[in-house]
Order: sequence, then structure tokens, then C-alpha cells
Amino acid sequence: MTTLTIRKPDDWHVHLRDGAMLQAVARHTADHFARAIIMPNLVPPVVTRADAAAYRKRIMAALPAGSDFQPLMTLYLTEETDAADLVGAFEAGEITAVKLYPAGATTNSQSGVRNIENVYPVLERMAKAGVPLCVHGEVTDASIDIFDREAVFIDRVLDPMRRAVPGLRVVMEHVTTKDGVDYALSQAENLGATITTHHLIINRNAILAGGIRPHYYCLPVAKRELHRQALRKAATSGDRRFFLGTDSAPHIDPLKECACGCAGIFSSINTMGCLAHVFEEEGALDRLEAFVSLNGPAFYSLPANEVRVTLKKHEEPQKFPARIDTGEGAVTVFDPMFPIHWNLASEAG
Ligand SMILES: NC(=O)N[C@@H](CC(=O)O)C(=O)O
Ligand SMILES: [Zn+2]
Ligand SMILES: [Zn+2]
Repeated sequence: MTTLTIRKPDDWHVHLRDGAMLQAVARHTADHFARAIIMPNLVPPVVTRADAAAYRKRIMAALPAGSDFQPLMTLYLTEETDAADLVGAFEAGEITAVKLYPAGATTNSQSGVRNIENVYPVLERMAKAGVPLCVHGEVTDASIDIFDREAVFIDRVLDPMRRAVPGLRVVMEHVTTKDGVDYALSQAENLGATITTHHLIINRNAILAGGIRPHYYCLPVAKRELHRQALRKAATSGDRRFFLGTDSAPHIDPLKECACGCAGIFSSINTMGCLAHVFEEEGALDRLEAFVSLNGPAFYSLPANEVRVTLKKHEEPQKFPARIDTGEGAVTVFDPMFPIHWNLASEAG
């Protein structure tokens, strides 16, 4: 049996939701990760310091007894955001970052930013205080092809914003293109990028070839194979600018399997097994720790976790549920379309 011992991973982008869904999914993230950046796109969104404190309490209450999982809270940036409230929350350690959703770009982004220049004053305050900005990087212009929205965002919004607010620390969330990878690599400072598990595994064929498969639909949508290859190269390179953000984003099956299905892939249960498979395939198991446990904390100026975990490769494929039950309905688990032989040693199997 092959084993790999690494520092405990963190997830730098996850959706834990609220209510019954939070109760069902929180423990899966807490099982595998020491910390996670908690996305604020609830309805209504987590906008103020008080909202974040209240949401954090609900998350803590949803964790299994004795869990030492640490949620790292974020605020949802709006054109009305109060900079003093935001900086106060950051300086008190109550939030770790702020999230920019272009209005209309993705799930629950209606309250997001319509004109980026309207938030430059808040971004300047964030740059001064050292508050990182996590960015969903897609334009919403209906005339731009959905497969091009990330690349166009870099030119039209991200790069001008970073020039206008020098010193702002930015994370390109869930990069899905070679363009995203190349932009991150071209910048020496103040820029990181998260990569999801599923974008290392699927290209757009998974959604569209041989029938429409809504459980592979997420935003940004998976792109063509050359982009998946660029993401694999970046993630397995060890380069400090790239780190794991699973973007595990549960929606109940009836909301995925319908005429206008929601975007989001739920992967928190089998993410680590999938990643070990991908890194092994790329001959890069020795760089998995950088991607899941070292580069993220370094970007966020946090210590890496001291606790170690062991991943094991088993002869037999490991069993993961095809779906989980939640108080709201079933949620389908990401199926990587290959048998997963790896799991965390503490897991069953
Ligand atoms: N990634 C997704 O497809 N969906 C996310 C939103 C997001 O991260 O863009 C969600 O909240 O469902
Ligand atoms: Zn997003
Ligand atoms: Zn997300």
C-alpha cells in the first residue's frame, strides 16, 4: 500500500450554505480540512461584520462535537459596503477576506457589484489594511460567450482594478483557463489563484457529450481540454501562487436536474481522494502538500497546520456515496468517472 503523510489540508473556497444544508455538509468539510474560507453567498448575503459573526456561530453549531475545524469568514462586497465595518471585522480577526461577485455572474450574485469603479474606495481601504479580495472572475456581458467570460474579465476588470488599487491582495477564485493561469504566473506579487478539484478532472465534454449532465455544471463552466491541462500543470507545479479551493457547492438534485439547473458541484466528501489520484497521475505526489496545505496559508499569512494526515492508496477502489441526504433533499456527490483508490487514513474503508 502506498501512503503519503502531509500537513492537514485547508480548503480556500467552500460553500457551506445555511439551515438544513449546512447541518448536512459542514462535517464533510470538517472531516478533511483544518480550515476553510467560507463563501458568503447566502440569501440574503453575509454583508456586515454582524452577519459574519452570526453565520460563524451557526457553522460552529453545525460541526460534530469536538471538531477543531476553523471557519474563516468572508464578507460579500456590495456597492453599499461600509469600509469601516469591514476593516473593523478584519482587524478583530472576525473575517479573513472579502468576496467580489460581479452582479449576475453566478449563484446568488444578484447583490454583487455592477460597476467595479464604484467599489474602488473600499478596495483602497482594504489594500491599506491588508484585507485580501477573493474574486469570482467572469464578466456578465450577454454578448460575451460563456466560455470566454473569464479571459475577458482579466482584461476588462481584474487587471485595471489591480492597477487602480496597487497593493491590494487578490485571489482569482476557481481559475478555469490557461488565460487565468498565465495571468497569475505573470504577476510577481499580491496575486494568488485557487483551483478546484473538478476543474482538474473534467473538461466541457463531461457536461455536454453523449447527453446533458447537470451534475457537472458549475461556474465558471468547465472549458476545453487545453485549459484543463494548463490547470493540472499549475496545480501540480508547486508554484506558491496556486492553492486548493474546492468550490464544493451543494444544490439539491431537483434544483440541478431541471430545465434551468443551478450551477455548483458538491465534492467535499471525495476531494482528497480525487486530488491524490490526479497528482499521482501527473507524477507529482510530492507536490500535493504544497497545493493543499502550504501555498494557501502562505498567501493568507497564516501558519501551515501542524497536524499531519495520511493518505493511503488501497488495492480496491474506495466507496463514496453517490449522493447524501440533507433535510432539504438529496445532493449528488461529484463523480470523477474513475475509481478512487486513495482516501484519508482516518476514513472508513
Ligand atoms: N461554483 C458554482 O457553480 N456555484 C457556486 C457559486 C460560485 O462559486 O460561483 C454556488 O454558490 O453554488
Ligand atoms: Zn464563483
Ligand atoms: Zn464558489
